[in-house]
Amino acid sequence: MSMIAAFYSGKSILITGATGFLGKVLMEKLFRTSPDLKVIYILMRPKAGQTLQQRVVQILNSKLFEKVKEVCPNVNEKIRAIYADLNHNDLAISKEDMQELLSCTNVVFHCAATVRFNDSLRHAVQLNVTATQKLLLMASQMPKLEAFIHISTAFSNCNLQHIDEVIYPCPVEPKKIIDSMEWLDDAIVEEITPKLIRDWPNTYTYTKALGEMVVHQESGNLNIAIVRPSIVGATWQEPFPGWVDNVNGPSGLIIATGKGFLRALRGAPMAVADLIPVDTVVNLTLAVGWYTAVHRPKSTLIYHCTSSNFNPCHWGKMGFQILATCEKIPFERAFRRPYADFTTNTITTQYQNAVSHWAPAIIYDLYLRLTGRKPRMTKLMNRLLRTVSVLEYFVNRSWEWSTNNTEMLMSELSPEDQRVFNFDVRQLNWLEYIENYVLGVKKYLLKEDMAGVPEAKQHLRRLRNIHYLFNTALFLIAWRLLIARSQMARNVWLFIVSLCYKCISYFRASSSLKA
Ligand SMILES: CCCCCCCCCCCCCCCC(=O)SCCNC(=O)CCNC(=O)[C@H](O)C(C)(C)COP(=O)(O)OP(=O)(O)OC[C@H]1O[C@@H](n2cnc3c(N)ncnc32)[C@H](O)[C@@H]1OP(=O)(O)O
Ligand SMILES: NC(=O)C1=CN([C@@H]2O[C@H](COP(=O)(O)OP(=O)(O)OC[C@H]3O[C@@H](n4cnc5c(N)ncnc54)[C@H](OP(=O)(O)O)[C@@H]3O)[C@@H](O)[C@H]2O)C=CC1
Repeated sequence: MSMIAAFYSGKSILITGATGFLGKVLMEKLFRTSPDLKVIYILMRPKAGQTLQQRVVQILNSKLFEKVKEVCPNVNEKIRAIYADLNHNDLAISKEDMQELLSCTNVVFHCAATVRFNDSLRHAVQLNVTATQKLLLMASQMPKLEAFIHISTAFSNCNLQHIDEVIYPCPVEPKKIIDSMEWLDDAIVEEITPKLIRDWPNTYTYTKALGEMVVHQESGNLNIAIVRPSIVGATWQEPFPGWVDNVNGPSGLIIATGKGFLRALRGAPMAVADLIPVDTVVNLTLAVGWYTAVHRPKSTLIYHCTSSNFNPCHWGKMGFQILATCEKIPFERAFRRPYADFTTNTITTQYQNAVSHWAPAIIYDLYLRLTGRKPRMTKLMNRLLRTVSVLEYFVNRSWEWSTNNTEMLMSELSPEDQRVFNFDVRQLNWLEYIENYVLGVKKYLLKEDMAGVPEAKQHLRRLRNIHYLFNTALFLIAWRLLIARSQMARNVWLFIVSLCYKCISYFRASSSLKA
């Protein structure tokens, strides 16, 4: 019997960010392994014209929840969607809902955040810092609370190269930042942002660091732990391999590579790609929830959920396998044949951008205009290159994360829990994982049917022929122009032609002698 699964049985669990990538997988695993848990409260807001209930139904009807519905047929009765908006100072939770949450909650998983790198500092502080502070305040009023698990990121201290499982102080106190956001206007906040975030690459990682400080300062008597995942990728094993549902992190770049838009990326192929499957993050998070509640460690423990310490993979290897899979099982209607390379210097990058990204986009838009259609490729390319520029920071550096707490936790689990809540990535086969990831992107993000693979392959063959034809035509035109203008080129051309003629005559003569 799994001790962790037994722990969550009969419990009332509060999850923020349950509609997000990580939150959904967390909820799925909880229902699948502890179907007799009491209730999962999810703090959520209506979105894209959908009510809370419609959003819940959509999640439950997705492929991700197919197994859950078999194990826990009354799953919809066990989800209680509570209206909340973490952008509001009081979180916009009604009095009645608040009362219920305060009196019933046993465990809190705080996953909600803005993960956009370029969000305004004001918005990022509101969500990643102030909302965390408010939730901690709520948690301190929950008499039945056994554990509060805060999801941070392994990159919250990415301004350091070696990162330990400790909270590093921020140059400016989070409380001061929160206060200043109350009275500074947007223009000033924007102006001081680079000065505040210093050597953090973006507002996301900076505010996640501030969020950790808040947890540290406001933990009081709460049983708190922090989980720091690195780059969260598609599922490795559970509930099935390759599930992914948003374009964040590598997923969007996998699409761009497979569709032939992205041809080069400024990155170090030997830098460590610290990817971690989302189901591994969830297993560790649930184990941390159990350990924190049952063993009640004296201080706030931080757990690095990273792969490089146990089973490192490099961006070069990852890029190679992405391409190999896109060749074997291509995406439909690719713009060009998938080919992408890592470049390490600025001049090569600019050359690649001009020749491999902008030129084809401009030519294609010209073709669309000439055929009476709306041009769209340069706009798309612009957006892609902007995305690439914000992700580049993470593909050009390697970090070392110590994993003592994570290893300690692994050793504390029973053999059954090590199996059911496996977070040991030493068993992960990267090539297999990346192949499943790319297939998952194809199936669950692009919604492409595997029946379309032969047609997609045929399309790639057509693109290859167009490519050869285009290059040959380009070469002939360039050569023709050169011959017309340069005596030396004409001489070289005559020399090549006469050489070819001599070779042909020689082979003819030797074959007639043999006969
Ligand atoms: C060999 C080659 C492979 C190698 C492969 C290397 C991968 C190397 C990854 C490193 C990754 C580190 C990750 C740290 C790990 C965390 O801790 S953070 C968690 C991950 N967070 C993210 O990835 C957020 C990244 N996204 C952003 O910050 C913002 O969306 C951007 C990219 C700055 C754009 O912001 P914006 O200009 O305000 O526009 P936004 O409305 O957000 O998006 C515009 C469009 O771009 C699309 N888009 C957004 N993100 C992406 C994306 N990642 N890709 C494509 N399209 C995207 C949106 O879907 C949207 O499309 P439409 O819906 O309009 O059609
Ligand atoms: N993805 C990654 O690579 C990594 C993620 N992490 C961390 O993991 C956690 C989850 O990330 P992930 O699932 O990928 O992110 P997503 O962007 O997929 O999900 C974010 C969640 O936060 C919710 N949320 C955002 N704003 C509000 C708001 N104002 N009120 C209520 N809810 C809100 C979203 O709700 P809605 O659906 O309504 O928008 C969504 O459920 C985050 O804390 C992130 O920092 C850490 C390392 C890497």
